Parts: sequence; structure tokens; C-alpha cells
Amino acid sequence: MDKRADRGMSGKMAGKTVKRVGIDSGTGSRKGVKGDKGGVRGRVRDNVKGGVKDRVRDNVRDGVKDRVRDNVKDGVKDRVRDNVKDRMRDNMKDSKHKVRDGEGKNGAGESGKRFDGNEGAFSRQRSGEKRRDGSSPRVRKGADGLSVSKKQNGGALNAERRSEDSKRGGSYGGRGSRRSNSICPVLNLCGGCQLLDMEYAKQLAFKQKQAEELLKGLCPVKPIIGMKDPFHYRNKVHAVFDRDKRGNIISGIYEENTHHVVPVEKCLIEDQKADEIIGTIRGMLKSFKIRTYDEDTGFGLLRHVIIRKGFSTGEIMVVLVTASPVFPSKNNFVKALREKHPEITTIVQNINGRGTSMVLGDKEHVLYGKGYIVDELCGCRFRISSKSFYQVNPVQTEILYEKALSLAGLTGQELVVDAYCGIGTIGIIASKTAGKVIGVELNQDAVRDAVNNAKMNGIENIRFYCNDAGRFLVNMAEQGEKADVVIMDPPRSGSTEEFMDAVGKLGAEKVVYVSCNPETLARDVRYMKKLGYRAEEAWLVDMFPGTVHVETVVLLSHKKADSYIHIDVEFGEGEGKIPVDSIAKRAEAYKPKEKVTYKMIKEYIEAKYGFKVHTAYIAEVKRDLGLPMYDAPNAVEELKQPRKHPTPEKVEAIKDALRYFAVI
Ligand SMILES: C[S@@+](CC[C@H](N)C(=O)[O-])C[C@H]1O[C@@H](n2cnc3c(N)ncnc32)[C@H](O)[C@@H]1O
Repeated sequence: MDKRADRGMSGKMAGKTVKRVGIDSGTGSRKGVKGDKGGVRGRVRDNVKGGVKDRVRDNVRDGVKDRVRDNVKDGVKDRVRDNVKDRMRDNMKDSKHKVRDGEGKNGAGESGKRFDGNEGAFSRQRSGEKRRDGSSPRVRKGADGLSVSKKQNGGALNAERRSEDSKRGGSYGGRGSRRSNSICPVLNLCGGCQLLDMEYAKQLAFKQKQAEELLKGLCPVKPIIGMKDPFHYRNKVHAVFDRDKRGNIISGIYEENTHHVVPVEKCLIEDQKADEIIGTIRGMLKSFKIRTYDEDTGFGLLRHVIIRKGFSTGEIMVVLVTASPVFPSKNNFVKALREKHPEITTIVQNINGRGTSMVLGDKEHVLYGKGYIVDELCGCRFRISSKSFYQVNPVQTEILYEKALSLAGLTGQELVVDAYCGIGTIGIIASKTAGKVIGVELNQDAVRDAVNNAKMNGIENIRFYCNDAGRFLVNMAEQGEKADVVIMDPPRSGSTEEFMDAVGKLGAEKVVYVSCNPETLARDVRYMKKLGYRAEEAWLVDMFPGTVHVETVVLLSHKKADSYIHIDVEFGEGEGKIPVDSIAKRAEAYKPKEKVTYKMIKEYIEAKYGFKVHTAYIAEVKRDLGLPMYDAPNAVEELKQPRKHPTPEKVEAIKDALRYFAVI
């Protein structure tokens, strides 16, 4: 067992003493109904003043009036009850979400939640595009991957959770219910941490079992590598900004499968400094008169804030996602934020005016600093810009990468392909022990980072290409190129048959498959087996404690013969040589014959002679001719009237059929 295999097994997640964090109650009036009514009207009035009369009129026509009336009617006395109500309403509006959810779930652009197995490129994913596995690429706001996991793992998961719950004397309710004894007050509303209340050792056991079931018969699974401290591991935090019904500014996460924002001030899996900065920004908005963006009316400026932190460098990037490029008093805002948090090393404004689920837009302005952060992994330095994928749990990433590279077993000679390479992390680390590395990645920001990262680390034996990994490998194979090792780390949707076929054609002896989705991994390993690869071992690295997700790395090797014999053969005429003609003759003689059945003989005779023959007659003729009878047990059947024998005409017909089918 790997020395690290059981690290953290003793760490308790649910057992941790954690102060309960409160739901943000906002800073504004607590008058409820009245405050809310005034707030919405005030906003409408301000917007009219701002010169958007037409939009207000349209929005009012489209139902803002109704919302004001509903808010007034409902009041906001009980936030939990309201949350549940809103969730139900959002669920009913599901069809609207489905249309807007057409964009990819894969990346920087995705407004998903806490799971980032797959961030990166995906503003470019086509709307409504289906993945290879047929699933929709966008499941709005859900903990990534649960669309599958919920169905397939949900039974086991819920059973585990229920049993955990009953042990504590609590009752496990539905999604909207709140367990008073949960270590997270928004656990069920958020839906991001499905296992948070489970002891960490049990979480690991749960993931181990799930992976073993999925890879059963495909690949042996090694013991999962857990974390020593499974809290606050996320180096990337994303907060959605909104207003509550009283008009108070809130920030948090989208409730699972809705556009409803669950206010979160602190999260047990996120970096604490990041949460602190988000709280500061939330507190600054009012004094800077910055409005949060309202998805329904299209008013307001600030949509999201993303914080990224370099684990070993401590560098911090703040990305302010705004609906429009016009950011009043931005210089003062940046100055004030830096005064409160001098640890921030760069601030970027990303402009996203689209009414889609994507978090990030295409355009960006650097408001302060370099526009990216640098972090260190496995002794290499990496620049990470806002739209590039970077693993969210750096402690476990080092373990994952080391495992992947030890499985690759590089000697310094190999041509390695790092497919789906992101900012080039794996390839750059691998390049030190490889002959040459080729990295391929679809997201051009990530490729730009990768090229810079190679330079920053003084690596010269690596090249990066911005392309679809499948297309790129097919081109390589068509040009007759070869690869020794392919390291692949595709998004959650897994790889493509086109890609895997090309891996086979490139003749890669080893494939190291890194995956954040054991389901698509199992599917792809199954396919690779058909191409002649053997799945040697799978290692699980817990990159996402508290959630059902896990990272897996599998070594696939191309099957080789167990042993070889050496024979020298000389073809041609003359002594000791084998004439090619006789080989052809012998091949013909040994060609397996089509199995001739009694039925075929009967059909032949009936078609040619117009009469039927009994099986026993065929058997008798065959017996008389000395032919073997073992292939037809019923051929020796006795006639009901054994005295009868086939007429000469029938004997001839049977012999003709036997000749026709080359039996005689
Ligand atoms: C799970 S990330 C892995 C990135 C990198 N290996 C790492 O560890 O940081 C998957 C990467 O695949 C990229 N990607 C997604 N679809 C792709 C495709 N069809 N071709 C190439 N790259 C793709 C994403 O942009 C993302 O950077």
C-alpha cells in the first residue's frame, strides 16, 4: 500500500468542532414587507433616472409588477420557508433554465458550484451540445457530475447518509430540509457537499466502494489517498452576487439546479482568506453604489466574484464579473479593496453581458497587477489566468501528479503526449524525465499560460498546441507519427472514441488516464481494452473531500505476447526452401470448411430434384460412403419403418448434394 494511502483516514470531518456559520441576514432594513416594496420601487425609479425607461417598461410588462406584488404579499418573515418556496418555483420554471443551460459545463465559464473537475475552456462549447455519453453538457448549478451520480450512486449515498443521520438521532429529510445538527447550515440548500456530515474515513470508504463497483472487472483499484486536513482546501472560490427579498446584498452559491442564491459567508471547504475577501467586497458595494446584477430584470453591475489563490506563493487574484464594461469609480474601488486586503496581487474585471449560465465573458481588463497569479507544484512554477483550468486542491494535486508520473515510468527517452493539458502542468513536470513532450488543449488562454509556463521553468523539450485533443491526435496518427506515452486528463464528459482510436494508432505503449469522473473513466477504459490495452491499476486521490467526487488515475498498457519463438523460413524453389505455391495449396486445404448441415442437403435436393429426403436416408448414404457421423447425433436416428432404404434416385441425389457441398 502506498505510504500515503491512509493519510488522513483518521481525520474526522463531521467530528470537527466547527462554529456554526450564520446565513447572511444582510445589512438593510428588517422591516420586511415594507422595506422590500420600497426597495424594488426604488430600484425601478433609479433605473428610470439612469436612462433605461424602455427596459423598465418592458420588464414591468414582463412581470416585474407581479414579483413586487408577490413579494409584498408573501413577506419575508421566514427565510428558510421562502427558500423552499422559491426553489419550488424555480423548479417549475425549469424549462426556462434548460434553454439557458445549453452552454457547456466544462469550465471557467460555467456557473456551477463547488466541484471543478472540469473547468477550463468552455465558453466555446456550443449551446445545447450533447456529450459523447449523451448527457447534456450543462446541468445548471448542480454539484458537477451529480446528474449521473445522483441516479447511479444516489441510492447508496442516501442510504449512507440516512444511516449516519439516524446514528446521530437526527432525521434525514429531502433536499430542502435542514439538519439542525449539520456542521454546515446550508448543506442541503447548497447541495455541493453531499458527504460533509459523514466522518472523513467513511467518506473515503464510500468513494473507494463506488470506484471499485464502477471499475469491477476492468481494473484493480488501489486504496484511496485521503487528506490530512480535509477542510478549506479549495484554492478557487466563486460567489454569485444578488439581493435578497429585502433588498440586502447577498453573495453565495446557486442553490442546486436553480437560480436561487443561497447566501454563504463562510464555507468549510473553501479557502478562508477568499471568503473573507468576498465578505469585504459585499460590504463595500453599498458605499460605492454598485448594484448587484438582477438576472430577471437585467439591471445592475456586479454578477460574480471569483478568487484564486496560489497555495505555495500566497498570490491572490480577484475577478470581478460585471454585466457591463462601465464600472463607475473602479479606481477608487480597487484602491479601497487593496487597502483592506494588501495580500491581493491582481484584480481583473471580466465583462459578461450575456443572459446565459456562463460565469465568465470573453473580455477582460486588468485593473491591478499582472492579471494572473503564479503557483508552485512539484517544483515547477505555473502562471494561472482567470479562464484557465487549475486543479482546486493543490495539496492533493501534487500527490495525483506524482502518482501519474510514477505510473508513466519515464526514462528520459520517450515522446509523451499530454492531452487536455490545461496550463501545461503535467507535461511540464513530465518534461524533466521525458525525451520530448507535446501538450494539446482547447482553451486558448490556458495554452497561452502553458507556453509561458514552459519558458518560466526553462523547459525546451515541450510544445503546446491549441486544438481539440481528438482531432490533433488523429492528425498525428495520419502523418505516421508515434508516441510512447499518452497522459490524458479529459473533462468530466471523458474522452472520445476518435481520440482513443488515435492513441492506438500512435502505438502508445502506456496510457495514463487521469479522470475526475469514474463513470466516464470506466466507459473509456472499456473501450481502450477493445483496442488491446490492459488496465493495470487505478489509484484514487481524494481531491474533493466533503463531496461525492474523486480523482482517479489509471495505468493502461498495451498488451504484449507472454513469450516469443524465433523461426527462420526461406521461401522459393530448391532444397530447404518452401515453395510459395505449395503454401497456397496447403492454406487452401486447411481452410476451415463451412459446416454442412442435414437441412442444407435436404433444401438442396428439394430445390434441384423436387422431392424430399429423410435425414435417416442421408445418414445411411454417408455411412455407406464411410463419412464421419459425429457432427449430427440425430443422423443415426432409426426409421419408423427400418426396412425401408433410399431409392437409387434418392441415393444419387444425396451423393450429388454431398459433392456440391464438398463433403465428398
Ligand atoms: C480536467 S482539466 C485537466 C487540465 C490539466 N491536465 C490539469 O491537470 O490542470 C481538462 C482540460 O481539458 C480541456 N479540454 C476540454 N475539452 C477539450 C478538448 N476537446 N480538447 C482539448 N482540450 C480540452 C479543458 O479546457 C481543461 O483544461
